[in-house]
Amino acid sequence: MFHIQNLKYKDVLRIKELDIPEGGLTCIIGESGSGKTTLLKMLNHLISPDSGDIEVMGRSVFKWNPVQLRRKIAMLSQSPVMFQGTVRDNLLIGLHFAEKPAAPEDKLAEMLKWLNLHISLDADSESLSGGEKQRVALARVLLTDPAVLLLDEPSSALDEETARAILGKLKDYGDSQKKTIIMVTHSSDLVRNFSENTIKIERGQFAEEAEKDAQQ
Ligand SMILES: Nc1ncnc2c1ncn2[C@@H]1O[C@H](COP(=O)(O)OP(=O)(O)OP(=O)(O)O)[C@@H](O)[C@H]1O
Repeated sequence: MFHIQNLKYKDVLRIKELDIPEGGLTCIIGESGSGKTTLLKMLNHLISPDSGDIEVMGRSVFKWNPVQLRRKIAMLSQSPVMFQGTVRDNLLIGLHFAEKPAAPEDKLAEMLKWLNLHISLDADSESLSGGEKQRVALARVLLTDPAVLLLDEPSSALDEETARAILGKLKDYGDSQKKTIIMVTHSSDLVRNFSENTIKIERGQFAEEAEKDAQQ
């Protein structure tokens, strides 16, 4: 699905070759500041490589129309963005930006329940806890039905049990709907339980390449 070659971005990332397969759950791990978020942002061209390339579904990120690319490959950032208004407003605005029809009330309510959110669609987004905001932002992305989900620490504000429950559901959804999920996480518990492909980043390098370089 993604083929990275000779990628360089400032002093932050340097990857000779890396493939991320279609389908399943890929986890990106590594120390704080190692370049995980930067790599994630490059996959839908929110950040442009200084040199090298990333092929997405066989086509260079430079050749994709950025809007089309980001509709196919949606990113949920580390700190969830909440818009002023109700939970309903926050869910519908994603569909509006994606130029998709508004979802009916029962679909919105079902999505909240699926994410273990026991809140009203009428609740003020400002009144939500951090973990609730994180899941509303996740629901907003899921409703737009992208082919690839880029999730930057999607469970950082959740307790371990809730994180495991949500990740289990996300993985089932990804498998049944043939989605590709790529997630940055610091949770070894989630990696152990759910990751099918784990990429370790070490000081801006793919860990296997960093090791080879160190041996030379
Ligand atoms: N535009 C930029 N210009 C220069 N340096 C940058 C830029 N963006 C990020 N960095 C630096 O690159 C490094 C990697 O940042 P990044 O956010 O990708 O790390 P991370 O692995 O996701 O960290 P964390 O786990 O703490 O979220 C950091 O040292 C950061 O300060």
